[in-house]
This record gives sequence, C-alpha cells and structure tokens, in this order.
Amino acid sequence: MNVLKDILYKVSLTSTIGDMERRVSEIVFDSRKVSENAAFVAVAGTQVDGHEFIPAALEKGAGTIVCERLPEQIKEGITYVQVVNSAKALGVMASNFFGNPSDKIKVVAVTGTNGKTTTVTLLHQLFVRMGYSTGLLSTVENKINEEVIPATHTTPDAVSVQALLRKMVDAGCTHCFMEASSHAIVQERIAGLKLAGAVFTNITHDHLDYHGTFDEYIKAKKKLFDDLPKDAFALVNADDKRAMVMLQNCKGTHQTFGLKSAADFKAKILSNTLEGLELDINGRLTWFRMIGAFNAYNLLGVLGVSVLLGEDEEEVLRELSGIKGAKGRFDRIAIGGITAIVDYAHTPDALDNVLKTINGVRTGNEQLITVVGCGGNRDKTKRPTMAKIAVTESTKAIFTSDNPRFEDPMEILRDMQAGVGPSEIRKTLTIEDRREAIKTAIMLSQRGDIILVAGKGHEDYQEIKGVKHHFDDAEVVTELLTQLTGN
Ligand SMILES: CC(=O)N[C@H]1[C@@H](OP(=O)(O)OP(=O)(O)OC[C@H]2O[C@@H](n3ccc(=O)[nH]c3=O)[C@H](O)[C@@H]2O)O[C@H](CO)[C@@H](O)[C@@H]1O[C@H](C)C(=O)N[C@@H](C)C(=O)N[C@H](CCC(=O)O)C(=O)O
Ligand SMILES: Nc1ncnc2c1ncn2[C@@H]1O[C@H](COP(=O)(O)OP(=O)(O)OP(=O)(O)O)[C@@H](O)[C@H]1O
Ligand SMILES: N[C@H](CCC[C@H](N)C(=O)O)C(=O)O
Ligand SMILES: [Mg+2]
Repeated sequence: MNVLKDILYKVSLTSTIGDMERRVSEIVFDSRKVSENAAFVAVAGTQVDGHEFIPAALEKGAGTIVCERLPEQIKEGITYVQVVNSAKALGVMASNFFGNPSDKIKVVAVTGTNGKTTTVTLLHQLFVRMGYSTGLLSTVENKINEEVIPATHTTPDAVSVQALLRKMVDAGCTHCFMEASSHAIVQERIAGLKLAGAVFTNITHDHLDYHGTFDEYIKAKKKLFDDLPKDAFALVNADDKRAMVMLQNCKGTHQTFGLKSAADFKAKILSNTLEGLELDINGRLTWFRMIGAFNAYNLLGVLGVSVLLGEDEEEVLRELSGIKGAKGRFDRIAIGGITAIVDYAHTPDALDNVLKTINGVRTGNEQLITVVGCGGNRDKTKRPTMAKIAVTESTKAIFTSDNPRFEDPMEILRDMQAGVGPSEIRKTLTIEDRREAIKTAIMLSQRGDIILVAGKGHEDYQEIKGVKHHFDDAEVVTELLTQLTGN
C-alpha cells in the first residue's frame, strides 16, 4: 500500500496540506535515511526532536512530512500531515504501508523485567518443532524459522517491526513471538500491531534511568495490556504482585500462570537440579532441560500461550521437554572439573534468582565465585544492589566491566562497591578488565567449584565509548578454562 491517504488509515489527524493521493516510496523517521518521495515522520526523542530535521528531510527529497507541529515555512509541492502523536502515527502508517501483516499472523508479545527472551525463544523453538512456520523478534536475534536476521534492539523500531512481520507473512509464517520492552511500549514501536495475546512475566528493579520511577515503569508495561483488543488474551504471572494491575483495564481474556497462587496454568516443582527441572503440571510429571525455579515460570508462560493459541497440552509438554532455551541463559561450560555458568542476569532480581538457583543445587563445600559488572549509561541505582546480592550469595565476588559505554569504568565499579558493607568487602575483588576478572576467578577455583559469569549472556561485545569490541564470555571462559586447567 503506497498511496498517502491509504497509509494514513486509522491515524489520528489534526490537519493536512497538499496532495493526499501522492505515492510514498517509504516511511522514514531518521532524516539521514530519507530517499526521494519518502514520508518523513518527525518524532520527539530522548536526545533531539525530529521536528528539527524537517528541513534536512526535505533537502534529501522527502515528499511528505508527518509531524505534530507544522513548520513555519510550508514548501510548495510537499504534503504536510499534522497528527496527534507522531510516534503512534509512525507505527500505524508502517502497518498500513506493509499491508497490515499482523492481521495475517498470530503475534504474541511478551513483556516483563526478566524472562522475555527465554519465553519467546522457547515459544519459537516449540512452534517450529510442532511444524509451524514461525517468526521471532528477540534481544538475541530475529528469526524467520531458522533464518537469522540480526537484532539491534529487544524490540525493533516501528518500521522494522512491520517490515519484519511482512517478511514473515510472505514466508508463510502463521505465528510470531516477540519481546515488548518497556522502552518500545512507551515509544510506540508496537503501535499499529494487532496482537493475538500478551504475556507479563514479572516486574522488578530496572531501567529507572529511563522511566524515572518504578510507578512509571509499571505504567509502561501496563500500557501493553490496556491497549489489547477484546479478542486477545492477556496471560500474567499470578505470583507477581503487579499481575492484577496489568489486567485492571484490559479488555482481553484474563488468564494467569503461577507456582504459588491459584492460576489457570499451575505447576509444582518436584525437583530442581543442575541437570534440569521436574514439574507436576495437572498431574503430568514432566522433565525439562531448563534450570531454576524462575524457568518454571517461563515454561508455564510458554505452556499457557500454546494452549491459548489452541495447541494440545500433552503435545506441547512433550515437545517442550526436549528444548534447551536461549543462548547465554544459564549456559554451562564444564572443563577440568570446574563448572562455569554464563548468564545474562543484569538486574538485581535475575542475579538473585540465578545465584539462589546455583546455591540450591550446590552439594558440598565447593566455592561459588561470581564475576559481575553493571552497564554504563544505564540505571545507576541497581549497581550497589547487584553488588550486594553477588557478595551475599557467593563465596567470592569479582566486580568488573560490562559495557561501560560513555562512563568511566572505575566510577561504575565504585558505585558497585558502595553496596558492600565493610565486613564483606574482603570477599570481593575489583578487576576492571573483564578477561582478567574471569582469569582470576578460574585461578582461584579448584576442582568442583562453580563460577558464575553474569550480565552479558549472548552478547559478543564490550561497548566502550561508542565502539563495540569483540568480547564473548563463553568464548573467553572456554579458552581460559582449557588453558589454565590443562584440559
Ligand atoms: C533511549 C532509547 O530508547 N532511544 C531509542 C530512541 O531514540 P531517541 O529517542 O534517543 O532518538 P533521538 O536521537 O533523540 O532522535 C529523535 C528523532 O530524531 C531523528 N533524527 C535524529 C538525528 C538526525 O540527524 N535526524 C533525525 O531525523 C531520530 O531518527 C529520531 O526519530 O528511538 C530510536 C529509534 O527507534 C532507538 O534506536 C533508540 O534506541 C537507543 C539506541 C537505545 O539504546 N535504546 C535502548 C535503551 C533500548 O531501546 N532498549 C530496549 C531494551 C530494554 C530491555 O532490555 O528491557 C530495546 O527494546 O532494545
Ligand atoms: N522468569 C524469570 N524471572 C526472573 N529472572 C529470570 C526469569 N527468566 C530469566 N531470568 C534471569 O534473567 C536473565 C535475562 O533473561 P531473559 O533474557 O529471558 O530476559 P529479558 O526479559 O529478555 O531481558 P532483556 O530485557 O534484557 O532483554 C536470565 O539470564 C536469567 O538470569
Ligand atoms: N537490554 C538491556 C541489556 C543490558 C545488558 C548489560 N550487559 C548492559 O550492558 O547493561 C539494556 O539495554 O539495558
Ligand atoms: Mg530480552
């Protein structure tokens, strides 16, 4: 669909100037990427206001300008469309432009502080195994069946979301499982998307740098459920304090999962070891390769979504029991008698869960050494909390760098150290260089010990001052363990 008036279907307009029948080559929100006859949508951002770049977009050949405030100078031959909310208009326009792909594929969005990637990855693997052509939009990667399309964000921008869904529909996909980050919800990256269902995993401390307060962060997640249509399902984790808040104004079908509270999808943990989980689900005892109680929640979420999409519970459990999960989530590397675990835990709750899971399966006096850092230019308030958790739950904690971005790495490390009391500081080491930190953890270990390398999971870079340097925890751990243990 590329006639402007069709692209504007269902967009809340304030006024228009110029030819509404004109053809639009593409929809762009970055003036630097404008091509001839593009429609440039001016969006106010966190750094700059896209309205400032209207002249630059015209210079590059934009034929249509979509904005919340019309510029003082109106140029002859250009169509101006004034809208109530540009970010929202961008999503709706992109959906129209790509032929409303979400009308033709069942899209399920997963939100929550932790567990989004794990949940959507399990769903994608499960539905592929069950014979469906399936799409995935996640932090680690985007996928159309087994074809990988690299991901730059947890949730892509509004135009990319629709373009990717179009590709999925063209490839015959019937389902798409996607993460909806709180940034994406607030920034309307999923506006215009018709969802078959939405899932809430949990909400704990993160991203206060962006949302300001925890209440605002809750509101961001809640918006996903407030905007759901009547025919969609809303599946929430009943054991999370905020589950009912999510459902409060939700028109969709309310569904719950949980281990403790009464829930539509409920399970009991029978055993939880480093080999996997055994769950009792409605009397069906099922073994899974996922580790930790938190993964019991993720598995229940996956089961709930599948059943709500019409799948047979027994078949789902059978297939799900053979699936491993997402890259960088509790990846175990055992070499020379030492077990290292690479995990993406980068929030206090995730770190606490992973460490408690490891402590729950520790058998004797083996040491647990945790290597952890906190991201630069991200929520500073989680730094002391994460450090405190690492020290409390481990034999020794080594604080190191994790994407310092534009901050001084030593400043970040000082913020972490501030969370550790004088009596515990002797249990810590601070080694800025991540490779050296991992090396030290290995040198301090003996046979039987466990090392947790937290925070980066699947990431294969260390981001310093705008440059991504190759760094892969699993790679470094494997190399150093092999070298230092002589295996
Ligand atoms: C803080 C944040 O979320 N920023 C996102 C936001 O950019 P922004 O609001 O800062 O944009 P801006 O630089 O102020 O520019 C405003 C507008 O002017 C336009 N512009 C700008 C310059 C110019 O020359 N011409 C021009 O037209 C820009 O294209 C933009 O439309 O919109 C951009 C387009 O969608 C995103 O790429 C960008 O993600 C940045 C890179 C980012 O790091 N985001 C992270 C925090 C993020 O989104 N994370 C979540 C996951 C969080 C989680 O794990 O839970 C994610 O979904 O990935
Ligand atoms: N349901 C859960 N509850 C709490 N912690 C979890 C849960 N699932 C996973 N985790 C922990 O959180 C980490 C991140 O998990 P995952 O990547 O699935 O979350 P995410 O919500 O996609 O995170 P992000 O917002 O950064 O993309 C995991 O490595 C694990 O440590
Ligand atoms: N999606 C999260 C990822 C954090 C991962 C961690 N390695 C870091 O860089 O802080 C964010 O952008 O805040
Ligand atoms: Mg994710």
